[in-house]
Amino acid sequence: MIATSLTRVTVEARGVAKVYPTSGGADGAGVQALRGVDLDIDQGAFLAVMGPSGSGKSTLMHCLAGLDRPTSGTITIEDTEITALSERRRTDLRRDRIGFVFQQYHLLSELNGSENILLPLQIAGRRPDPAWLEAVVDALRIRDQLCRRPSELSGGQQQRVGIARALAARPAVVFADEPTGNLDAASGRDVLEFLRYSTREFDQTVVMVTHDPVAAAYADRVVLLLDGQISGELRAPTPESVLGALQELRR
Ligand SMILES: Nc1ncnc2c1ncn2[C@@H]1O[C@H](COP(=O)(O)OP(=O)(O)OP(=O)(O)O)[C@@H](O)[C@H]1O
Repeated sequence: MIATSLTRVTVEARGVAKVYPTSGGADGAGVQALRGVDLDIDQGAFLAVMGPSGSGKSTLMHCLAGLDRPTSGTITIEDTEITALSERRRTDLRRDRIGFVFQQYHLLSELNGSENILLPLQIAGRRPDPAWLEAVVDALRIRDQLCRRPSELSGGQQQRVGIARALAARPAVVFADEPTGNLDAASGRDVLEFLRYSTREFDQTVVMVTHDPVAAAYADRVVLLLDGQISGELRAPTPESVLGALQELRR
């Protein structure tokens, strides 16, 4: 039998560059935050993006997620070239096909857990899939938190509600920006274990920006950015191999 690969690329970046205009802009140079990034992210992959401060991690994530537009290059999510979309269509695509997890959770304080989780679907005018939501709530162990407001939840519980919100619409990709940055080690481990579980069990694609080598080692693959370019990557990373690669970058 001929072996066939079933791997699908969910996110494809080609030659992505981003220049921020500098204030005054007299020299016309601007800040080159990204300089020709090529990246393929497979469906169901858990990818961590790392690099020194100012290397372009947030800029890359914002461009990949359609929050910002690169100065040149193309980005495709599933079958849609998002760099070719109008602002309005890009906003629709973000709402329908991208999930976000934030360091500060960004839950609405006047809504309970369940209302927070369902809000993006409501805004999009979409019906929730009850079986899917049950599976997510069970996997995240947040059933008892669904009726509580964020102020009644621990940081780890709030972040797990935030992750359920990100997954509720079964997005093509979840982008997580320092998802464990505000959590103690045990809650952080829970969150990372769930993100990894979601890639294995739900075939969810997850892209995480982090400064923490221990967090990055939960991913299948770590991409290292330096001065707006991909300068290396690790497969099957460990905290030690990530730390070593980061130290190598700083030489
Ligand atoms: N809105 C902006 N206007 C001008 N320059 C910017 C803007 N946002 C980022 N930059 C610059 O682009 C470069 C990349 O910034 P970016 O925030 O993507 O890096 P980062 O790797 O996420 O950094 P950190 O780890 O500190 O969050 C930096 O030189 C930064 O100063």
